[in-house]
Amino acid sequence: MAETNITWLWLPTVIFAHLFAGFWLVKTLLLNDPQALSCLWRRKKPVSKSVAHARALQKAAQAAAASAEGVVAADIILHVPRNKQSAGGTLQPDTEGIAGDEDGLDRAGSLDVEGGPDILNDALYEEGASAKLDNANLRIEPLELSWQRLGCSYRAATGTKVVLQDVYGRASPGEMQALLGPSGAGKSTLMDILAQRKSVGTLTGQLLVGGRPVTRSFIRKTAYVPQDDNFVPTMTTIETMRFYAAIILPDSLGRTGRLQRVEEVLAAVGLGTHHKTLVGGVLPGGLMLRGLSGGERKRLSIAAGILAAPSVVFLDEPTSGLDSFAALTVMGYMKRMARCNGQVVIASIHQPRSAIWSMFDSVTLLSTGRLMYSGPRDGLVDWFASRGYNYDAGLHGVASDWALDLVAIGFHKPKRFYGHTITNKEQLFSISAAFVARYRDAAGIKGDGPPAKAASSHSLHDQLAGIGGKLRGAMRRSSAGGAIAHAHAVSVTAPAAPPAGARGGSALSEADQLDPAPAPLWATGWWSQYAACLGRELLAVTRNPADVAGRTLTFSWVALLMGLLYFNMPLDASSLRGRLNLLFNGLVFFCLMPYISMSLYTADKKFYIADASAKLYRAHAYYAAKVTATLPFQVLSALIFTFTVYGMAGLRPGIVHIVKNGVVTSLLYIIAVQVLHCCALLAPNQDAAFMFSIMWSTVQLLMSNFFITFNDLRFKWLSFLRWFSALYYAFEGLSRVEFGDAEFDCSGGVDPAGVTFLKQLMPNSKFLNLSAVTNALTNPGPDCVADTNALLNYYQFLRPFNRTVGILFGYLAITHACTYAVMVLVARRERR
Ligand SMILES: Nc1ncnc2c1ncn2[C@@H]1O[C@H](COP(=O)(O)OP(=O)(O)OP(=O)(O)O)[C@@H](O)[C@H]1O
Repeated sequence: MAETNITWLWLPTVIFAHLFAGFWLVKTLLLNDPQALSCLWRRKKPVSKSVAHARALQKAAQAAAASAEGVVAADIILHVPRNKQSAGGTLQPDTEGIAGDEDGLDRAGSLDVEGGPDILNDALYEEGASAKLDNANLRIEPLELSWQRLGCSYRAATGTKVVLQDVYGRASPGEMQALLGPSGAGKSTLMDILAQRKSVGTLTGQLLVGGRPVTRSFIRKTAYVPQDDNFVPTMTTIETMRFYAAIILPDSLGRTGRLQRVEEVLAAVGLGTHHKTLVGGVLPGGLMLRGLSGGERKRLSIAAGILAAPSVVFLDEPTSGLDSFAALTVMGYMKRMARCNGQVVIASIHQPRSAIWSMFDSVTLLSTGRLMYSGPRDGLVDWFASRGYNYDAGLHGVASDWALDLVAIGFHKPKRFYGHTITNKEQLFSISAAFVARYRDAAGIKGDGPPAKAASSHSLHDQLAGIGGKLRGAMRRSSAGGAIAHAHAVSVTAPAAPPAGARGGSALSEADQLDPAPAPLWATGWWSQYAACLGRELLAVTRNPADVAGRTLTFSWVALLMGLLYFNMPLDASSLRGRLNLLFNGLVFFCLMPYISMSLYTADKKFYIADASAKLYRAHAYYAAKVTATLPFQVLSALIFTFTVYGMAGLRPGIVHIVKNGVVTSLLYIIAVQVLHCCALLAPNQDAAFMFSIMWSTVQLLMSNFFITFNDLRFKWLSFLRWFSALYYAFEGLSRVEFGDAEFDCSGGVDPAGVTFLKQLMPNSKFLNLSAVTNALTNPGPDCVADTNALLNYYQFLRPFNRTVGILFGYLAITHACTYAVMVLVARRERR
């Protein structure tokens, strides 16, 4: 064993680990607070009172300018009478009239400020030019949607649970439609079906786009803005938008075109001055990162949603979490966007304030999965009036609130306030059936199939609006009848119907064949998606202090502790037990270490499922990017640990041995990470993920051949479990590196304490107590050389090293295949 001493190896490794972790920590710190380190090199000079005052004034002026810019950019133009435009044409927000909006409700329950909703809508339309898509590279295809007999049911323990039944409706280009209903009414379910993002449950009915059955490419023309966003908290606003741009904007736009579009959209939603602000939020692991406010995040969600200029925008509770004025701003922008560009906006909404209610052109009202009304906003009150349920603006407030109360059952409703109201399911179902019959009649739908000749959007709306005997002219002006919508109106033709009751999936493939010019399923190629996902993953892992930096430090510190415990073992037979224990302990650490990142794996699952629902990118592009982004850091952490311990403890010298040791430990660590990642994907929650992982870890430990050798097993057949123990193969590999064909000096003999122990253990032994035996054990002579192959034989570690490494690579490949398959399957199952 005359090889160079390698004890020094640990020092540069530890220094490197700390510099590396420190670099990422400081980078994150500076991103969070660019001034964080300024105190290190700049001592604060005392500031005179006058200078402080001047600075405060300057700051206030800058803040005012920024907020004015934001306000204009966000087009806060609601309630702005035309005469309030400034000379320069910029709009001065006028919040008068917003307060106290419960007054002045008209019979339709809309805001009646300076002329009511019509003036408001006109103001929105005419003065909101900046919402118009002005990008030559993007074209919005106006789409006419209609849906018939939509239904959804789930198989539950108690039988089939129907959550949506016989839902009809339509939406035209330029229309903003509200999805209303009490909690659990089926709004999200309906929106998911319309957005083609529903993949669980048994789905029935059909969605027609431009009069034809929906095709797979429809999803590319839509955007779905979920209630809870799915942003990486460690990315800035601009980085987030660039990620989406790289994925959803066509390659043909080029880099400059994409960036230009990102700027456009950020300015439009009032985030033009927040490029470098972190999105923020709770990081996996619980750390809170400061960033955008709730309202700003919502606007970022909308910006990401409208980035690719979709024909249809679905908004799931867009105003939840927003203060009342921010809600008004956001909805105002959506309204103008719809009308300027002929886009369809469908938003599920809870209790809209009257100003927001008046922005909607049409409404779909659901209750316990049944359709209570679908048609122009103004027709809602009239429809229920025709059934004997009367709305009193003075008493009931906004019509939407009244309608929601009306269709909510299971609660006591004071007669004094509600008068004649719906109180039970039978009443609810009967009104729903009456409405559906009326709708089918108006739309010319016969039997279970599609309409023989579908009515045009306007005539249908007119008929529905006229149900109560009063048709509001506003519909023509404010809804799909907007000038642009008219210009883009899509003729509705008899659709080629899929078999009644077919699941969306099977109907789609048929419809796809009929699609004259199907849009590609993905906006961008594999490499663009891979590169975008890689960039996002790298930002996510390097900027989360609990990830790369935290893990590097943990590996380094545990290695230091382990190295101190086994520091500089002698290169002779007396260290054999210590070496074996050290190898095993190190491997156990690699199996357990991935547990600290469990929250990251469960967060990944959430991200992927949300992205998969939106069909943002190909699963394999994402998976490849994820592996590429995380693998180098995992290997680095494993090597930092290995080299530190290797050097400090003085394991077998020689570069080949060190490298072989590093290969085995890295492989085991990557396998363990992969298995835990797979468990996190497979398990319904983090607790279950821990349970699955612990089962795996237990098999690793018990079947490692260390605590009990396979020869000692009472039930030999159980030894097949070793095939599942990557730890066993890694232990075999390391043992062969450390002890294979090695010669350890044993001239020092067996540890005297060990001999004493043996004698006490076997007090009646004739031979142990012979002085010659004791002498032979404690003093075997200067030529004594321990043949460590005996140790390998004892553990039956007989496989050549390369074969062991091959098995570990195979194990890793299988875990990757399982993780990928589980990821895809679970995302399919756990999607909405
Ligand atoms: N996977 C599922 N399995 C069984 N039932 C489900 C499933 N998903 C949703 N539901 C049920 O479907 C019904 C409608 O749910 P949905 O989320 O569409 O209602 P919602 O109107 O959006 O409610 P909220 O306003 O509270 O979000 C609810 O009763 C819900 O419990």
